[in-house]
Amino acid sequence: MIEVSGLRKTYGEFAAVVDSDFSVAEGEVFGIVGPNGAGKTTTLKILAGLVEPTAGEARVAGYDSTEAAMRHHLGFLPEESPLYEEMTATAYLRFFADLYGVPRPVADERIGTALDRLELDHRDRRLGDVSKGMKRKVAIARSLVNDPDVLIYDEPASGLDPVTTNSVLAFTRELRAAGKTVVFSAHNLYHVESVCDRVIIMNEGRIVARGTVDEIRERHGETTYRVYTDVNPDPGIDLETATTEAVGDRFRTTVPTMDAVDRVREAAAATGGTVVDIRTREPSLEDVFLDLVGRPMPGRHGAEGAVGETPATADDAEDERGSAVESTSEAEAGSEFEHEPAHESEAGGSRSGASK
Ligand SMILES: Nc1ncnc2c1ncn2[C@@H]1O[C@H](COP(=O)(O)OP(=O)(O)OP(=O)(O)O)[C@@H](O)[C@H]1O
Repeated sequence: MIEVSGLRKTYGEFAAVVDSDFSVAEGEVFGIVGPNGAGKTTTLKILAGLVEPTAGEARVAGYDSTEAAMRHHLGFLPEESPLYEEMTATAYLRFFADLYGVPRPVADERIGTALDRLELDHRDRRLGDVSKGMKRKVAIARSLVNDPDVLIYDEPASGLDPVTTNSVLAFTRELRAAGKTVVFSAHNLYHVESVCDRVIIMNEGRIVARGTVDEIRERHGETTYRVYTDVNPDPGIDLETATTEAVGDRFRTTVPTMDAVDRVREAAAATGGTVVDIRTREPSLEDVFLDLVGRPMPGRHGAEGAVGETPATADDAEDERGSAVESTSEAEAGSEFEHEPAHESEAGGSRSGASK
């Protein structure tokens, strides 16, 4: 449904998008993530026919993105979407449906369906008086009045409260179920992980990783090992890039290799202690992002992070992801420590007094 090849956009000497290639299949939800200035919006605007590429091409629904006819197949949600404040949601959406020449009865049905699915109340209130979340929902409904095949959404859930964010993400899944092709950009990795079939990570105009979230994690991330000891391992022994934290009455040292696990064992022994548990931890998309981009996802501690079951902080996320994986690998590690099985609650316990 979307084919992008050799895409480049420069502003003077500055390259906002460099040699971008990707394709999006019909009915797929495709995510573009990256830090500020990565080139996400520029890419989306090229797809939407609002910015002309300097080189390369983007084909959308069989058209070159610069062809006017392409827009009949496209719904675009810009990052900022000012609405006509004096209009009600219904009047506003009818107005756009009229612009597309959609017959009124068809438009009303489409608008009603979209607003029902988006759970939008106060449809007859002036848009200037409704909440930010409701405005965003109206803007999303606007992208659907022409019943497009392809939806291009720039940060659809950015800055929304958790309930509204969940509603927007659930709606995106419904669009996929209805056979729509959706490309959206996000700062928040949870949005991407929970909805997207495939993802690209952009940095400084270039695609630095691509694939499903699992593929990206496998290709670019590294498994780490968490070694629990009953003493703080002797810092005199080389533990590579290990970090040690106090967890309840134990110490958890995170290391990158099995060799390093052995050194933690030696380090614990040198301090008169022993290893009581070892668990593996798969990398999160957040870890991969940090490695590839060199900085954490912006706003990861913000309100967006507290969506639904999403952990409130990155550290909580780490523990939750870690424990999910850890529990599967426990049996493996447990054979060595059968006499002292790990308890999730102990391992995931209080961080008070944590030291590095
Ligand atoms: N019209 C323009 N003229 C000059 N530079 C531009 C223009 N539009 C975008 N840029 C630059 O191109 C780079 C990519 O911008 P873009 O908006 O695509 O990034 P982004 O990944 O969407 O960032 P954000 O997450 O902050 O929205 C930025 O450095 C931006 O300043």
